[in-house]
Amino acid sequence: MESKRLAGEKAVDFVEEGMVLGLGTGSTVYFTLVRLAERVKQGLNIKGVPTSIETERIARHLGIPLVNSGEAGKIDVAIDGADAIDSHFTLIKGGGGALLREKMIALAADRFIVVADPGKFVTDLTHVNLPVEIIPFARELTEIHVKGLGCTTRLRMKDNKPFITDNGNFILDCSFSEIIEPNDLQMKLNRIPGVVENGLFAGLADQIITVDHSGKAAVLET
Ligand SMILES: O=C[C@H](O)[C@H](O)[C@H](O)COP(=O)(O)O
Repeated sequence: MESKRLAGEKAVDFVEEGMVLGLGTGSTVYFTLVRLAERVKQGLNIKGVPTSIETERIARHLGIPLVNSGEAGKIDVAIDGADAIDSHFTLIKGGGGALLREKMIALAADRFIVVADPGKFVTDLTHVNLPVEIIPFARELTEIHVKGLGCTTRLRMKDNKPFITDNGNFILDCSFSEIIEPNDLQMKLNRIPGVVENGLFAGLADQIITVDHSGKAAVLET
């Protein structure tokens, strides 16, 4: 938890007066939101675009001014967490189910900063399941096509019912035995009718903020 706090808080050093920020989702970004709210109380003028209903709720509670993407016009910096990061700084996201809005905001932002504790760094992306958001209609058909790309799939459940995303969709957690070309895999996944988006974020991260061996926040430029 201490690593998440250090990484999450450090991201706020890169926030400047007047910026529009993409506000990611999860337990690491939570610390970004808390620090950001302190700076807002001290007079910093920023606006946030939340990537999930949960982040919207927390940000409102903390008093961070929010806008939607239309009102924002542009997003200067998006700050978000990750479930896995490989040596090419390709990410897997969506452990909390927020991958679709997160990817839209990361792509729209001029700069994408990832905050992650050291446990998120993996030698191989297959160590983590890849979340894929699919529409509920005929989900068995979608699942057959997704499996055809070389994975096993599990429909994400919550309280004995399918987990429903903020967009009213399901999540398939996919276990691949190899992910050699993430960009190729994302394209193939997103071409399947019924797939809305996948949790692979390749070539998107500009900076990764983590914690080094001495326990201090470290900023990696990608
Ligand atoms: O859907 C959730 C997001 O992709 C999160 O950013 C990701 O799961 C990392 O979350 P945490 O910071 O809680 O490990």
